[in-house]
Amino acid sequence: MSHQKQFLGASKPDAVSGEDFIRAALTTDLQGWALFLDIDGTLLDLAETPDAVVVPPSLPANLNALSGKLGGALALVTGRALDYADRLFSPAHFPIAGLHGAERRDPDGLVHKAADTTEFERLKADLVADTANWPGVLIEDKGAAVAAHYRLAPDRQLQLELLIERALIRAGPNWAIQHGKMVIEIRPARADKGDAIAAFLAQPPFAGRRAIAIGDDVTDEAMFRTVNQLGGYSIRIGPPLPSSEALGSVPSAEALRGIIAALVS
Ligand SMILES: O=P(O)(O)OC[C@H]1O[C@H](O[C@H]2O[C@H](CO)[C@@H](O)[C@H](O)[C@H]2O)[C@H](O)[C@@H](O)[C@@H]1O
Ligand SMILES: [Mg+2]
Repeated sequence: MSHQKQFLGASKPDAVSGEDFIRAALTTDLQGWALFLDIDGTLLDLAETPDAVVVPPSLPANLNALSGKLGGALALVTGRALDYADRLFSPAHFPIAGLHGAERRDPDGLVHKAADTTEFERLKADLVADTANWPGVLIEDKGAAVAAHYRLAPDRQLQLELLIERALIRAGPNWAIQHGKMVIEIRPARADKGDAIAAFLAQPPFAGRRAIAIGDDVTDEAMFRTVNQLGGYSIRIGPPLPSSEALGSVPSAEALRGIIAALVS
């Protein structure tokens, strides 16, 4: 039975299957697969603050080379603001979805942005003011989304969650709460990462391919579900997690970067 058949629709394979699957799929059937990659915790190691992330010098070129091998069917799918994420990998630029899928740049360059509002701008300013005397708490302005980070102030988690839940009521039904690693966010409710992948798969060069989605966090479960339902394969970075929809796992972002480097060397 081929690697793909062995895993597709199978119950959860063992911990190393993510690594084996990627190597099998992306060396034997490069034109049959599309690759969707989360950024923080998946391509990049987590850092103390959003701006402290380090992009290994060889990673943009390796991603670009892998995209070339895939006929361009490689996209980034991140909770970060699209423009910020795009700059991280410059001069390489990829089809990309930001704000957890709510904004997207298609392969043809068309950008779909989520609407920001004056009231949402006021809400973000109030969050900054309300947390100004909370050392370690960081409010990340992402345009039509906002993230409240407590990695440096874990004791503030509950207070931040209450503050964000109140802010969501003020923002209204077009926004939703998104939990993540040491962060709670308000993001546009219009789309999640699964919706973004479905949109990419309706367009060349992604159309007609099966999807591999790789992520590390709660937000990525939406894309794991979507690719599993479409007969693709989902991989979680970290130890196998029974509660995750991911079919396989790769132990770390560093391990994934090594797999990508080996595929293009
Ligand atoms: O969907 P992703 O690409 O994984 O983005 C998820 C969030 O990543 C960033 O926050 C996380 O990474 C930071 C840097 O390592 C870390 O300091 C923070 O604790 C993590 O939550 C980013 O700041 C968020 O906007 C993204 O939604
Ligand atoms: Mg992530």
